[in-house]
Amino acid sequence: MQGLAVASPLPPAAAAARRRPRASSSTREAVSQCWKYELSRDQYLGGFLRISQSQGSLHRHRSTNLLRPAAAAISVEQDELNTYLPKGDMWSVHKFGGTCMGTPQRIQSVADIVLGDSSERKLIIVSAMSKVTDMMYNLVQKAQSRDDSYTIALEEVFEKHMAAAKDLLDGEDLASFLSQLHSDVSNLRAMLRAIYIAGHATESFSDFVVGHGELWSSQMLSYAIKKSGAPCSWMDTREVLVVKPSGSNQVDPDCLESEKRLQKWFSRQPADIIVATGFIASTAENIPTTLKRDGSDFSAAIIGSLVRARQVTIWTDVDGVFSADPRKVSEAVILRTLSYQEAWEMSYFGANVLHPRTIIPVMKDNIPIVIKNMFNLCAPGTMICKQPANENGDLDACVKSFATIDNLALVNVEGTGMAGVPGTASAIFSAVKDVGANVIMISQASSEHSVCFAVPEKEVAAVSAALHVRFREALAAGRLSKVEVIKGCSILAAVGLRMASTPGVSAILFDALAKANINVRAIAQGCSEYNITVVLKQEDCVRALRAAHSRFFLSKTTLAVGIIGPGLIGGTLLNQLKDQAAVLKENMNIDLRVIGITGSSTMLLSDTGIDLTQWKQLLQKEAEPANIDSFVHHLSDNHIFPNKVLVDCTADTSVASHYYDWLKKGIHVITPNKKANSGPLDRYLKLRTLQRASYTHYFYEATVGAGLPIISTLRGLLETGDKILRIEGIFSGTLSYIFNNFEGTRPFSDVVAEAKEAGYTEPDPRDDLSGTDVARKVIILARESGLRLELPDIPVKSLVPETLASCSSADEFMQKLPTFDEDWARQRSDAEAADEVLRYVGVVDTVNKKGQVELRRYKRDHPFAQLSGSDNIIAFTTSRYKEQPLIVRGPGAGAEVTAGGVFCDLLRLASYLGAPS
Ligand SMILES: NC(=O)c1ccc[n+]([C@@H]2O[C@H](COP(=O)([O-])OP(=O)(O)OC[C@H]3O[C@@H](n4cnc5c(N)ncnc54)[C@H](O)[C@@H]3O)[C@@H](O)[C@H]2O)c1
Ligand SMILES: N[C@@H](CCO)C(=O)O
Ligand code: NA
Repeated sequence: MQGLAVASPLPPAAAAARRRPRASSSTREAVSQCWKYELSRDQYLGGFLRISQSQGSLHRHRSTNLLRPAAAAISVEQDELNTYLPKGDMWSVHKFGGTCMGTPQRIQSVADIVLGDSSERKLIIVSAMSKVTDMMYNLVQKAQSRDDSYTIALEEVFEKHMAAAKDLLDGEDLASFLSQLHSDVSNLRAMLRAIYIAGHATESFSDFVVGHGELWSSQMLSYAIKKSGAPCSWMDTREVLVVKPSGSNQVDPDCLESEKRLQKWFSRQPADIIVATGFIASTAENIPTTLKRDGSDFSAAIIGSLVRARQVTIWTDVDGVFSADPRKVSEAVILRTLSYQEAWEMSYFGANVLHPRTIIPVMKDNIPIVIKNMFNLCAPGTMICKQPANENGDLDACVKSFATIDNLALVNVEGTGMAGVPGTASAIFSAVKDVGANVIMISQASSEHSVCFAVPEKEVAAVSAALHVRFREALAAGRLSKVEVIKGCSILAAVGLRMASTPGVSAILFDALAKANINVRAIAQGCSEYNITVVLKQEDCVRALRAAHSRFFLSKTTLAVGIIGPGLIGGTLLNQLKDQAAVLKENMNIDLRVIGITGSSTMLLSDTGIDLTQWKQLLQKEAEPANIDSFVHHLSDNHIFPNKVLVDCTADTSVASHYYDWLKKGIHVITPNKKANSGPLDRYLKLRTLQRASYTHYFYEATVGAGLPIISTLRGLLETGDKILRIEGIFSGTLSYIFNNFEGTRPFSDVVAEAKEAGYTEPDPRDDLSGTDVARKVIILARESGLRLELPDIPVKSLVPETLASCSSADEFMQKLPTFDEDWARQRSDAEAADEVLRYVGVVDTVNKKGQVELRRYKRDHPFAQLSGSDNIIAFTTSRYKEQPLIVRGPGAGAEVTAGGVFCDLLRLASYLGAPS
């Protein structure tokens, strides 16, 4: 395949010096030997045809390239190059910042990372050890202000590097590094002395001094790599990187000259691993200079472009680029991919990405930049490339990130005299330019009656003054009505390449802001559509950021949960949520956030989620006085989470009376509390009608049979058209336990106390013994089956002795209960004599439209006599299950099973809201 000749091959010496075996084909060999892959049209065509024959089809866009007007040379695209060249023949550039090079141990880790992957050739760009650049600037500062202590400061710099080198290196390597360090430091001493005497440092003097941090760190790393036997060259980038000033303290690379010098350098010192200095460069006249701000990233990008790297990796101490500032948005996620434009937009908005300037060199060659965490190698990092894949293809994925800028002021220039008058905008902005203010966004409505723009707040006074001077006459004549300044503003920007030409994205953003009750003062969106910028009050900014971010980034099945009544069931539920939340998030994308817990005296609130590992302590330490209205407001006012649910774990009638209002507010309700469904019929019917008419859900499985599937079984039968004839069973876990365990060996009152201790009873055990709890369950099932019954319609046989019914507390009742032990012992032995057992049963008779609750005697071989523990048994006799009833049996009370039933309802809700099954 000689057809693929190259425009600027590497000198033969370089190719010969390479150690690892390369790809066998001569095409690959030829192409891989050049810094730049420019092929003539014929060469490309020849190569294309041959490669097509040998490798099968190539992507269509390659053929499109061939149709371009005959060019003298056709650049091979980066992605095509990756096909031509095996990975091992290409360069990858890695940049390690100051933090990564902060200590000798870290420098060793950098060496290990470099050595860990020998699959490609590496050019490593490093910053100075952390803090060293500042120390170096400080030296210059001290010297030029004639502060003698620069000598001590220089000594500190020396000591720091000597100590690091001694830790990291040994033998000859150490000796030669230290001798270089000595000689550099004595040169620096002389130079700083000169600066001291002159009382002034020129920029190039200063750049010369400062650049030593990179010289030393890179040399140490290069020795550390060599120590393991790997061939490694060290590059002083001042020999190759040529830059020219480009105004406002920035420089532009001179790519042609740099490329020439790089080839020359490479012909002298070929290697598969090169460690090079970041940040420093020289002018065309060989005067040392620096790349200014974010210099090492810029070095990596320029060099990446010069060697047409496969990839530039920026190693740092974060897992990647976040979707929003994680200090402000705890739900911020790491973005797997970003386009160059998105990264660009985000860095402008202060997101800690790359400086826009650093992206330019690689962007033109489509070289991907990967941000990786050196301290967490498992994290995939963020790849910045040409057009990243739409990760999940939906509208939400159009917005990649949110950023904010605070401390801004809006300037509004308004008046009827502006419309149709050319030059007004020019006059406004030239006045702004004259005071050197930076305009951050501009918005003008098409009526042309006002132009508004944002500037940093500290610059607004000068801007306003300049505008008043510039438009004095127009203001006096009324052509302009005002030059208004609105301070205390922030910008919230949504960034995403795919917002372009996707309808509906801005609607989602503005809807989120509207729901969070945030006033938008100004809006700007350029026709590139990469960025929607809104100006808002600074105090609203974090709330706006969270509201917008959650709308685009949170799982649709994120539930903000408020728990009322953290007693036995509520507390157990909180613990179950704590244990299971991560699994649900990971496996089903169900994100459950408990943002409030209220008991009867105190409540604990959080905007983003309470740490459930310590909810009990927090509820004691950080709680505020309970107030159910504020508690509910806290939930309904939260604009971070899309769905809200209140879980009532009390046995309180007054809490239950609020369900209707909560559902009306769009808050879902889940409860094991029987009071609402067994309370007044008209209220119940109103509640169920609302439930049926809205998309707000109300679940109460645990009100009957605790975690057993009783309500859902009944619903399933009814909704599929079965007819319920009779529901009969043992509905009380407490009474089941008592009669299963009251065998004549212990007094009745002891067994009741055990049931209470085991957590089966209602907060007041009289509710169980009186039969009221069973009657409530009968009512719930009867109403569910279509009967319109009230609680007093159910005849109940109470087991509470009349004289104890009026006890003022549950405790008093429990204390007095033993007085009746003898009565109970008699009833039991009477039954036993007849080979029968006592069982407390409830019946829903849908045929005769009535229900009843009573203590009955059953033969020992009857299924109801076979139960143990707190078992419930419920038999559904229906049109379909007529001969043999459908029976559900199992523990029907207790903390774990009941809380489990409530938890099931939470997941049922999540699945109604769209969670995967
Ligand atoms: N224990 C079970 O086996 C079981 C089974 C099914 C259903 N239930 C139902 O679960 C609910 C809770 O039962 P429990 O055993 O956990 O009771 P509990 O007494 O242990 O807990 C109730 C909690 O609610 C709090 N509370 C009461 N009124 C309140 C109010 N107005 N505002 C805020 N908090 C209030 C109490 O301080 C207490 O912390 C009851 O409705 C019960 O019928 C219990
Ligand atoms: N106290 C109730 C709890 C379950 O609703 C019982 O014993 O059945
Ligand atoms: Na149940």
